[in-house]
Amino acid sequence: MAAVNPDLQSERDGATFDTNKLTFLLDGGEGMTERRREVEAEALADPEVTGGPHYHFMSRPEQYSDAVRKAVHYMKQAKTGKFDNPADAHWYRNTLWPNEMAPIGLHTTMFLPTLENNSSPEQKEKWAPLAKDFKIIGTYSQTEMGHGTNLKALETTATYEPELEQFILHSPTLSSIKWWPGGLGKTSNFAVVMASMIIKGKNYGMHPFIVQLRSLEDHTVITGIEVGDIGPKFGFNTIDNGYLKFDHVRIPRENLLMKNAVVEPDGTYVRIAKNEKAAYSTMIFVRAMIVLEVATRGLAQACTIAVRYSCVRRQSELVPGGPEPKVLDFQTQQYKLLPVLASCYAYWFSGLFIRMTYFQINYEIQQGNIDLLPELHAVSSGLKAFTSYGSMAGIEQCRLACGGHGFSQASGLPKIYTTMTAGCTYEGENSVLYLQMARYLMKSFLQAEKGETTTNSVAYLSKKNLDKCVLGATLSPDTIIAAYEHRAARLVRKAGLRVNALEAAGKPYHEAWNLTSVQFTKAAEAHCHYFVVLKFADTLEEMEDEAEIHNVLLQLFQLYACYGITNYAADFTEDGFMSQEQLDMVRLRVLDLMADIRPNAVALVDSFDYPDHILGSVLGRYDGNVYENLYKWAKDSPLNKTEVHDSYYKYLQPMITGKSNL
Ligand SMILES: CCCCCCCCCCCCCCCCCCCCCC(=O)SCCNC(=O)CCNC(=O)[C@H](O)C(C)(C)COP(=O)(O)OP(=O)(O)OC[C@H]1O[C@@H](n2cnc3c(N)ncnc32)[C@H](O)[C@@H]1OP(=O)(O)O
Ligand SMILES: Cc1cc2nc3c(=O)[nH]c(=O)nc-3n(C[C@H](O)[C@H](O)[C@H](O)COP(=O)(O)OP(=O)(O)OC[C@H]3O[C@@H](n4cnc5c(N)ncnc54)[C@H](O)[C@@H]3O)c2cc1C
Repeated sequence: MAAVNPDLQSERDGATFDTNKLTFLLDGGEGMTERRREVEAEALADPEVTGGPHYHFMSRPEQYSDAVRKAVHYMKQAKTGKFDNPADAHWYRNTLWPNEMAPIGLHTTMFLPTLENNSSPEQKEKWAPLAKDFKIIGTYSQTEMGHGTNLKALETTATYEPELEQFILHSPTLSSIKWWPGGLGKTSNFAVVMASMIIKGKNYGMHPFIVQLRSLEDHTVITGIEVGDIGPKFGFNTIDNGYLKFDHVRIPRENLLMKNAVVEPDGTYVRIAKNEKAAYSTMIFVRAMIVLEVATRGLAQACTIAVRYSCVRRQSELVPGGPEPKVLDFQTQQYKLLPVLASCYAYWFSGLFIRMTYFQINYEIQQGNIDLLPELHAVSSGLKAFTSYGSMAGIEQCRLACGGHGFSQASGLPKIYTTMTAGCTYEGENSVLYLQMARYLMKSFLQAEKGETTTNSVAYLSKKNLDKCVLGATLSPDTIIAAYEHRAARLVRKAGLRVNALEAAGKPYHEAWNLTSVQFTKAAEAHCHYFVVLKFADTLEEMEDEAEIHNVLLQLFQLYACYGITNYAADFTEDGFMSQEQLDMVRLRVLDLMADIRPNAVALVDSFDYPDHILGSVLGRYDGNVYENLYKWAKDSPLNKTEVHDSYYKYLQPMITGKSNL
């Protein structure tokens, strides 16, 4: 291994805490870190994982094809039971497809979970083993060309025919063609298809059906089905997002996944689930996972790259006539990166929280207790929107902080960005999800107005909040939380009162709601912001015996919170809650905190513990040997394979010399 760049080594030598110990905290315990590292090390030693063609030097069809090669490698190993632990499978896949979507990604994250959570016991017994053993490969086919958000308006129909005990799947219009599902175009031979179920002329709304799309013998498409790839996208090159059109395709009655609703042979519809949104359950799962696994990890990787590079990159002068400093020593560079790094830690702890909460509440739901479903839906929707947007903006900030080299694919940042930013749209567009959370906030506000107690994430709405901010220079977590509570409660209340006032003035509720929806999305964002601050503070409180780590995390917590206050200053001050003096103090504390955190910046990103292969970045290499590897990268570029490029003979030569050697 090459020697570490001394500029990076000196950063590591100067850290005030043990990065390993912080990694344990982030992973959820030392045992988890050890296991993750074992899985990653095994994958990294495997030439099938690391030895393929260079991602950036392939065309898109080649990128897809190579991803399928890797998928087969993965599936062969998974069939041996090697990845029966979901965490192992997850770490392995992250190493195999770093910041890429696997062609079988939807199979593992949505198809299989839908089969497991939406099937009757008999159906589960039939389908889940086939899917787990990759005897069938499936996707989750819900969105249509005309509708992704409004699920009530899905046009694909599944019309029941009692005589033959069959459903007939049909795409009646152009806009009803399924559009976007990952792995649908070329990879999958099955799909869970979400279609509006019609029995004896009555529409029962969206239900899940398992449908075969392609032959298991030769992958040819089943009669009546048209399926294909939707073409190149902003990113997601390795996955075949697809389209799917049905022409009166018949499937047996038993292919309706019947955990939540049963259709009897004579066409009698029996709803079993207590909540009519039971068919939406897979979306809640994915939203809850996106927070840590997509949004936060993307941001953590971008921070790792930008912070390391900022300690290797030297430019300009700090002391007149002095040596060129590391660019991270400029205060403006710290201002670009350190608040983003602090957000990353904040999102991480919320991500751990929502992942755990999802599994806890889902367990209750499986036992028939759906009391906490609205809370889970609201919090997972809100956090998905809040963190994916924050990460998207943070990754772009990291790219800008890397100057010119940040624009090169060699930085790894464009790939991280394009993969992550899709998370603002898929699994529920962010504004739409904020408005779902807003419904919950509105209900909770009305409860609080009636003097009822609100609980869980909205408990603060029925509390008596302070009228005056008591935040002082020590920035104690309690006073910070109180400030964020006040802001969120005020914005929720303001929006709620406006809906009420508009209604009182004669507007119908839906109109009053739409006229207040900008305020409500801001209230939902403020609520999420508060929640993320709260979960960060909870983590600090629950930490044991690690004074050095506690110290640096407290600084990050304070930076995250103070930076948030300065960015949304009006929300905290306009009602006289926070004084101008307090705001000025907070602004200055941001600068002090950055100076405090600066010596630990590299250690804080090292703690994310990403192997170079996953980062995929010349700028963010662990050894910091950036320039020689940038040079090597350029030499490997396909355009440099010949001294004179073909285009010269085709176009330039005739123009310059009047003749052609072709
Ligand atoms: C240690 C390591 C361990 C690791 C282990 C684990 C490793 C695992 C690794 C995993 C790695 C992950 C990687 C991810 C990669 C992802 C790739 C994915 C690619 C993307 C896939 C997709 O992109 S796939 C399509 C998603 N497409 C949507 O996302 C549609 C949005 N659109 C809607 O979702 C609805 O359209 C919308 C708006 C709700 C309105 O629905 P609607 O009109 O029916 O309902 P209304 O608005 O009228 O609301 C009426 C009442 O229903 C309530 N409600 C609504 N939804 C509810 C719900 N879900 N649950 C409960 N209640 C709900 C609501 O709160 C109201 O309640 P109330 O009345 O009390 O207020
Ligand atoms: C990379 C990627 C992968 C995907 N993978 C899958 C998949 O595997 N399976 C699948 O089924 N789908 C998939 N999708 C589709 C995805 O789930 C939808 O695109 C997403 O839910 C958004 O819906 P839409 O496209 O209809 O957006 P639209 O709803 O058309 O959004 C357009 C604009 O309208 C606004 N808007 C819409 N409704 C409202 C409202 N009620 N109130 C306020 N504003 C509103 C939105 O905020 C947005 O600004 C994928 C999409 C992408 C980009």
